[in-house]
Order: sequence, then C-alpha cells, then structure tokens
Amino acid sequence: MDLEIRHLTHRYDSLDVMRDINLTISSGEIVCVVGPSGCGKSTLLRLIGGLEQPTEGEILQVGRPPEGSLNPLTYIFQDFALLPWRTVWGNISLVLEGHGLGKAEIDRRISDVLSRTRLSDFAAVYPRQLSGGMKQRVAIARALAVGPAVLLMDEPLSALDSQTRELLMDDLVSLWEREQFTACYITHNLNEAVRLGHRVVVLSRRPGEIRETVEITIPIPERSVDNPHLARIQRQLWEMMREEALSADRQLNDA
Ligand SMILES: Nc1ncnc2c1ncn2[C@@H]1O[C@H](COP(=O)(O)OP(=O)(O)OP(=O)(O)O)[C@@H](O)[C@H]1O
Repeated sequence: MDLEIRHLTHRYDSLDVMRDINLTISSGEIVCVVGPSGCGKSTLLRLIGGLEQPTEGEILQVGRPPEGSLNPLTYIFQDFALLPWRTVWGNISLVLEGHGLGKAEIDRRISDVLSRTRLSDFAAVYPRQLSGGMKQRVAIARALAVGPAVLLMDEPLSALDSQTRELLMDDLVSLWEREQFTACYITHNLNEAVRLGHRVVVLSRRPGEIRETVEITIPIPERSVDNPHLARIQRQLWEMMREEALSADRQLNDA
C-alpha cells in the first residue's frame, strides 16, 4: 500500500504549522522527515495516522494493506509505551486483543514477530528487566504484530544512548533487508536519516514546507557508518537545515 499526501496544510487556531505538503510514500520505502524543532514533524505523523484531521488537503491510502492487517497505520514512539505489569508476550498480545482473533492466531502472531525481531528468548520477561534498546525492540515487534502497511516512527531512537542507537539502527537495517517494510520516519538525527532513508525530506521552519527531498541511492544494507558519500549527504542536509534551525530557535510559539 502506498500513501499519497496531497496539499496538506494544518493550523492550530492562528498558528500555521505546515503548508502544502505533497509527498508519496511507496510500499517498501523508508521516507525520513527532518526539520527544525517545531516545524510540524510530529503533527504530520499524527495527521497521516488519522489522529487529527488536517485543516486542508488529504492523505490517500492507495492499494491494499497486507493480508490480515489489523491496523494499516501503526505508530512507534520514542518512549516505547510498554505496560510495566505485562511481560513482553503480554505487551504484544495487548494490541491483538479485541480484534476477534482466536487464541491460536494471537499466539501464532506473537511467536512470529518475536522470532522476526529475534526476541523469542525474552517472551516471559517484564519491561523493567530490559534495557532501553530491548524495550524499543519489543515496541517494534508489537507494531509488526498488527501487520501494518506503513510504520509511523516518531524519533524511535532518540531516547537511547548512542551505542544502543547504532545497534538498533543495525537491527532496523536487517529487518528491512528481510522484509521491506514501509515507514515514515521522523528524526532530528541526520545520521539516522542517511542510514535508513531511501529519501530524506527536509522541512523548513514553521510553517513546515518541503524545502528539499534528497534521494539516497546506496542500498540500505550497504550503508556503513563511515561511508564518505553518506557523510557528504549528511553535510548537505545540515547546510540546508542550519539556517532554518537558527531561525526556528528564535521563533515564538504564538505565531
Ligand atoms: N495540539 C496542539 N495545539 C496547539 N499547538 C500545537 C499542538 N500540537 C502541536 N502544536 C504546535 O505546533 C507546532 C509543531 O509541533 P510539532 O510537535 O508537530 O513539531 P515538531 O517538528 O515535531 O517539533 P520537535 O522537533 O520539537 O519535536 C509547535 O509550535 C507546537 O507547539
């Protein structure tokens, strides 16, 4: 399933948050969205997910979600949002309950995502026993359990230390290599954007407009940390964002 975002404009009272965003996210593609603080990145994700209605414009789902999808547009947040009193298994089970699935199907789905995210040995463990990186792995497994068409990822690695972030990036790369998931990935971190994005969309300061879309043709599994081409793209992205970030810093919140 593809997502087509057409002429998306959003306002909160007199605050113009984003203006005329046009973007297609194709099946199997990771589109990273970067931009200065407050330019509307999280709002864009909420609009895509249907949590809020845009002031103007539309978001079209083109094609069919995967067979058995319970929730075509599924979020992954930076704070993991796991229930402390449920085990890893129980946390994943939670998103499958209430959909009319039988126990055998729920068990099958949980075993499947645990194995796909290499968490099978941690099924009976509670979140408090896990590191931040492992908690986010569980959150990713939970998102996959509902069979999403598009993952909506809001700074999923930003709560993690830099080493854990590297490890989780590797995880996401190998997951994408195995099953080409589709994602809209919001991040402040340009290194993450160039490692994981097929395209990087740069938003201007508020009201966020698309300033540039940079396509990265190096296959995702071949993007090493020290790749000079990626480093060059990352520098270009920063040059595009620098002025916007400086102005955004001085921008007041009352429009
Ligand atoms: N529900 C709301 N009501 C009013 N204003 C809001 C609401 N949600 C967000 N805003 C404002 O809209 C603007 C965009 O917010 P948003 O969180 O989407 O930006 P962002 O680019 O994700 O920011 P950051 O990078 O700091 O996370 C901000 O000025 C924010 O204060």
